[in-house]
Parts: sequence; C-alpha cells; structure tokens
Amino acid sequence: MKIAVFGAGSIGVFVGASLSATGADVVLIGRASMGARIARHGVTLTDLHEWEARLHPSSLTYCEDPSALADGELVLVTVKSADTQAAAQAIRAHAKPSVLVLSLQNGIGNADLLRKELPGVAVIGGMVPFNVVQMPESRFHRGTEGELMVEASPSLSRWHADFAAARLPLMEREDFLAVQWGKLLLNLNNPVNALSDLPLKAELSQRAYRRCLALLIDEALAVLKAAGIKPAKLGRVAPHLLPTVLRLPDFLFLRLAAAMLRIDPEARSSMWEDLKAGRKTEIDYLNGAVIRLGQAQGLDTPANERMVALVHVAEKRGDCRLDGASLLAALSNGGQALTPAS
Ligand SMILES: NC(=O)C1=CN([C@@H]2O[C@H](COP(=O)(O)OP(=O)(O)OC[C@H]3O[C@@H](n4cnc5c(N)ncnc54)[C@H](OP(=O)(O)O)[C@@H]3O)[C@@H](O)[C@H]2O)C=CC1
Ligand SMILES: CC(C)(CO)C(=O)C(=O)O
Repeated sequence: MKIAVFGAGSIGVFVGASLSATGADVVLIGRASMGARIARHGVTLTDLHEWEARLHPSSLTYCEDPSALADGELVLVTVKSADTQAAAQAIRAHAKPSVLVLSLQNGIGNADLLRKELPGVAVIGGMVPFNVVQMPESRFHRGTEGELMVEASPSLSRWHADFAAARLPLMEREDFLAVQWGKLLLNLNNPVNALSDLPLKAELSQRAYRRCLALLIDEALAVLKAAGIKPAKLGRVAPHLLPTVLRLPDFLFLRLAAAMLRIDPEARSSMWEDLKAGRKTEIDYLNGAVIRLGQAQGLDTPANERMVALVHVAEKRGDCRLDGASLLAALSNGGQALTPAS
C-alpha cells in the first residue's frame, strides 16, 4: 500500500519519513532543492523528548515528478494553502481515481477545495497539532506535542496501523469543523510569532505578544459565536478562556499556564519559516478566514485586518522584527509599525 506525500517540506518530510522509518512504502514528492538535501544527508527526525531516527538516503524514495502520484493509494497533501490548487491539479492528472486524499494543512478550506477540484475522489481533512522546524543537515525537529486529528471516515481504517506504528496515531473526529477552528485560533499566533522573530516559547513568555494574540482571538471568538460555530478545545485551556489567560501578567501566566509553554525552545511557527525563506505566508488563509467569516456576519475584525496588512508588508520586505509593545500598538490603533521596503 503506497503512500505519496505531495509537498516535501517540514510536515511532509516529518510525516513521510516517520512512516517510511517504520516500514510503510512512501514516496516523497517535492522540489529539487529538498531532493538534493535528502540525497546528501538522508533525513534525521528528532523530537522534544530527545527521540531520534536517522534515515539513510537509500531508504527514502524522493521524486520531483508528480507522476509518482500514480502509485499512491493514499496521498497526503502537505503543501501550503496557496499551493492546494496546484496539488489538486497534479492529483487529478496523475493519481488513480480510487485514491484517498488526506489534507494535512492548516486553515479551514483546503479539504473543501480538494473535494471541489477532485469530484469523485475521497478527500479527508486532517489537522497537525504539532510543530516541525527544519534544521541544518536535513534534520526535521518536532517541537511540540499532540495527535493528528482527522475527519471521521471508514476509508481510514486500513491506514491506522501504519500511522500508529510511526508514532503518529490518527484520532478520528466527528466534529472536524470545530477542530479546524480550534486549531485556527491557535494559528492566530503564527503572525505574532513570525513578526516577533523569536522562538514560540520566548515569544509567548512575553505578555505584550500574548496581548496581541488575545486581541486576534477576541475577534475570532466573536465572529464564530455569530456564525454559530463552537471551536473545539485542543489544549488545556478552553477557547473562550484563551484571551483571559493570555492577558495574565507574566508571573501568573508562567505559573498557571505552564502547559502552554511546554514547548521546545527551538520550536517556531510555519509562518516564521515562510518569512525567513522569503515565501508568501498563509496569512490570508488564517487571519483572512476570520476576516471573511466576520464579513459574512456583518462584524468588523480590525486587529486581524491590521495583522494581515503588516504581514504583507513583511513579506515584501523579506525581514522583520517587532517588539511586543510596537506590535500591540499597531494592532490596537493601526499605528505604522512597518514601513514598506523602498
Ligand atoms: N510547519 C509546521 O510546523 C506546521 C505546518 N502546518 C501546516 O502544514 C502545511 C504544510 O506546512 P509546511 O510543511 O510548514 O510547509 P513547507 O513550505 O515546509 O512544505 C511544503 C513543501 O511543498 C513544496 N511544494 C509546493 N507546491 C509544490 C508542488 N506543486 N510540487 C512539489 N512540491 C511543492 C514547497 O516548495 P516551495 O516552497 O518551493 O513552493 C515546500 O517545500 C501548511 O498548511 C501548514 O500551515 C501545520 C502544523 C505545523
Ligand atoms: C503547530 C503550530 C501551531 C505552531 O505554531 C502550527 O500550526 C504552525 O506552525 O503552523
């Protein structure tokens, strides 16, 4: 049973190589640059509990050509949201009609887009709760905890054993939309983290950055309530309590919300990786989703709008570092924290 990973990046390589390390038949499909890194160094997988697995280049199948999708019985889509359309085209062109497609992406609309573009193909939404950063020499480091969650579906039954063996058990959820929104609330920290230019743990340890996140979550909770969507509780703190907990002074937050900071000091957000690599970020699919839901409900979301604008400026500049107080001022009253590159 072959698994094809479409989008060999942080999540694709971590998940694909974990499956491969425990005997699954996996092909990683991605860019030439990643292929060259893997051909040179193989892949090293590590996590916050000092677990390590090394895969020799000869034990991995890597391909730049999307026609490798033809062998896949399960396709994991692990590209960023802006590339989902291209992933759908490649699947339509090359994969078998009987293929099962599992989107392992952030945001709300990726599985629906795949379903729309691939009529007749079984598509399942998935949510990756943990963070993976790429380190030198082809090391992929998982810096946080959590289990993969997927839309409940009988078609998954034959794949559970492979994922469980790879230490990535799939938790089926009937309330997957709630799970996606629960995750999106946490992803509202991605731009705060990216603009802080700090690891997640260092950023979340500073109250000013947490207050930025609380502002973004306040707006998201208001639009979700208006839309009648109850986001799932994914961590220790219930969604409606997140803003209060985040606004606690540092000494109280560090004591009461210690679990939120149980993060490897190296862990970063995927948006930070995008900004550093000069790529377009997923801001329009994360904070953008809150803005669009707000528009549909007739509610303003000014902090999220300002955050989207700031990240677009940072994308153009290609670099950025804002202290917490400046970011908070920019989100609260629209002060110009970043000037576009000349
Ligand atoms: N990184 C993380 O810790 C987490 C990420 N996520 C989510 O997982 C998803 C994947 O993120 P992540 O792994 O960080 O993304 P990455 O950018 O690291 O990986 C995606 C890879 O796919 C490649 N790619 C894009 N389009 C194609 C194509 N048409 N053919 C071949 N390769 C292609 C990209 O290349 P190129 O850049 O050259 O286009 C990139 O190397 C996102 O939705 C993200 O939000 C969820 C939880 C945690
Ligand atoms: C795991 C988490 C929440 C880390 O920020 C993430 O989803 C991301 O980086 O995109």
